Amino acid sequence: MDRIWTSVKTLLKEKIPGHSYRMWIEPIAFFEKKAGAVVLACPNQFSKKRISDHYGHLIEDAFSSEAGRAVKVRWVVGPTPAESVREDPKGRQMKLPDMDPPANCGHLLRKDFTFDQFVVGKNSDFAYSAALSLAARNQGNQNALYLLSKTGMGKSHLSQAVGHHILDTFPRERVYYITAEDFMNEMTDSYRSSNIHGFKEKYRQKCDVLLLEDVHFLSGKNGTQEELSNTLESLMNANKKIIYSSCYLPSDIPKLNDKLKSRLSCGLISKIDTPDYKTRLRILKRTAATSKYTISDEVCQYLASELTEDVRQLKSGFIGVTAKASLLGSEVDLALARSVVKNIVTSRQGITLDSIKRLVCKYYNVSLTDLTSRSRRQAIVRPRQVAMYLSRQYTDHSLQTIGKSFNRYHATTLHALKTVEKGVQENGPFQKHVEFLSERLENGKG
Ligand SMILES: Nc1ncnc2c1ncn2[C@@H]1O[C@H](COP(=O)(O)OP(=O)(O)OP(=O)(O)O)[C@@H](O)[C@H]1O
Repeated sequence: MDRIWTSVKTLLKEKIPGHSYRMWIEPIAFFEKKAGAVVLACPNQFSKKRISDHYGHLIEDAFSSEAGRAVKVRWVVGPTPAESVREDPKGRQMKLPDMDPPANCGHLLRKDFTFDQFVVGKNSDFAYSAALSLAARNQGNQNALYLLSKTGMGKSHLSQAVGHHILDTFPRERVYYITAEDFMNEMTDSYRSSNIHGFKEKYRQKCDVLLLEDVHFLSGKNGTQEELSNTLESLMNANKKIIYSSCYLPSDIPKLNDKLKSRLSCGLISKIDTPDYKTRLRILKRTAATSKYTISDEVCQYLASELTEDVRQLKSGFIGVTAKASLLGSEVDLALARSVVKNIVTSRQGITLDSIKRLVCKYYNVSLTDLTSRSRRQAIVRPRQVAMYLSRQYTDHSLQTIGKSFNRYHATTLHALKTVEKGVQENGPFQKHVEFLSERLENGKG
């Protein structure tokens, strides 16, 4: 059953944004199978409620699809996967002292996200060396590092590796690992509970190493940007270590204030590129060696040549083939690998008019009603045009259908497409917005 759970998690990873996956799904453990239902364990009451409310149906569907029959899922609070999180010898976790862990406190580091588990290739050697050098506190080294890559390429892995390394070498250091979204939520909660003072003190004075993920999430979140800029300034003045990760350069993140842009740009920017075939093959072989699963060279070579998008996809392929073989009680052969690869590749093609509209509304901070209204306000017209443009790029719908779904005539749709196309060619902010949104769509991130 553990293997089915592993492949259910692989499916969920494709459907849920990375930070939400890490926050909510990763800590869940398979508990038992009882009275025909699968029982899953969550770390605490809060996460149990949150996960069952928000992800319960999705998880049941994924189980049912893996098992080939309807599966009911029940939830308990209980032991979570010990191997997936770092266990400190003294029982210390990556939380700052004197704080009751709130619902959205820092994450635990993943045990396997260490330097020695990271396969270095030409695509990542600079980022790897920069991360290692920062962790090892080499003289003259920068205190801040900005890890840049598209999704699933190892930013979290490297930034957590820094956390592990520092805790191993300097066990008294206070290492805090958090996503930008959690930072914002925690800040909002602190305002609500009149504890903003405690929040500021926690990040500005009680943190030695800040690992901050997915900073592009703060696009358009003005209040949080202001608070984060001040936090970063305090940390930098105190010579603390900071690692950011993002899919975009600071200068390419839309609606980011200049102050924060400049703080983020102070970090040494290290890009991780797509690994080449040889590196992909080495990653697969390392994964196989660690999981003690043997797959033939032929299957490894096939996966490495087909799953070229990113490392997460590559690893999903590996987990997929081993899980399917174990479910069917068969060998991992090429035919089985082909069926798994086909599923992985097609699951990325679920972009619809609705998902485009939702994404655009979220990033331009407009409502769905506004987007499809008759409003001619520039603040609405621009997102509407971008949404129409993306709909044309990413779906097979005709201009008429796209126009109709925005309550517009075919001619207006055509005009919108031309306007955006022109903006994109002119390399202005339009282009940045379109690129930003396109990447999120392609990576299945809402
Ligand atoms: N060079 C590598 N060697 C071994 N494993 C890797 C490497 N790069 C990435 N991985 C693995 O790929 C998976 C995805 O990596 P990770 O979560 O770090 O990506 P990410 O860039 O942070 O993605 P996102 O932007 O979606 O958060 C992880 O299982 C990680 O261990």
